[in-house]
Amino acid sequence: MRLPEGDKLRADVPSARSSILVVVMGVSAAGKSSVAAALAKMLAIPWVDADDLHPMENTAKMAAGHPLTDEDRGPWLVTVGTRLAASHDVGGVVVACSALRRAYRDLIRARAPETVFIHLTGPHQLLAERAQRRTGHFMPPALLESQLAALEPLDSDETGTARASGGFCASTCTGRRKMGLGANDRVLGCERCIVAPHGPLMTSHRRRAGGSHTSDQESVTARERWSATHGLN
Ligand SMILES: Nc1ncnc2c1ncn2[C@@H]1O[C@H](COP(=O)(O)OP(=O)(O)OP(=O)(O)O)[C@@H](O)[C@H]1O
Ligand SMILES: O=C(O)[C@H](O)[C@@H](O)[C@H](O)[C@H](O)CO
Repeated sequence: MRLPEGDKLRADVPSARSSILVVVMGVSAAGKSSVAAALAKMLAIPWVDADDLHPMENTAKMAAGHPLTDEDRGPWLVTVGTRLAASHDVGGVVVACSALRRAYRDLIRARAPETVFIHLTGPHQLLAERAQRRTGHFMPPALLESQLAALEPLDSDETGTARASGGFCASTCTGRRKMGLGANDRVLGCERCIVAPHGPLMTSHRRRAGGSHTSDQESVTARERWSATHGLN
């Protein structure tokens, strides 16, 4: 593997300070962009889709059905780390970035050591269905397999946590309607479950007043959210 060396990059890292640097990671269609946008809104900081930071060659390669290699991803990961580091003194940023392997996250941390990683996980079938269902995205659904093969979950010494990407919505959940789903369609978390102010990213297994919505998704409470910025469990 010929990735840029973390130690060399670490020398450029500015001195430590309190800030909110988050990477929402996971395979294709895990919901990274959706959750990153929601989290950024909650934290009142910007969010960036690392897909927008890929060089054109990388995007073209994926669009043509070829998985990226370590060599393809190396410079891009440095860009991601640099983008995070640039937000270090201005309140922080949430970045949606696959960050599939430990070595990739090391590269990001080399630039932005305080980065907290939130790994969105989900059953294979759910991810495949989401990838199939979405339209207008450059990523061929078939590449999901290569993403899962490359994936290395967070090690215990990495600052971050894993969260299930969506829980089962109640049949009364209004977010389901937006997605064109009927009351009998079982869906493992709609977008609203993630983004709603009282959704599972904010409250634990909570039924909203009036019972309009509920989810079994794992949750991040407001307090957890803050602890997330100072070292997650
Ligand atoms: N909890 C969810 N329930 C149902 N659909 C979801 C959920 N989260 C995201 N989606 C849908 O799944 C698809 C993938 O979501 P999103 O684009 O956020 O994933 P991603 O991890 O950023 O994907 P990629 O990295 O491939 O761009 C989108 O069509 C999105 O609307
Ligand atoms: O590391 C990678 O292989 C890429 O970042 C991919 O994850 C895609 O860009 C993304 O998933 C878009 O669908």
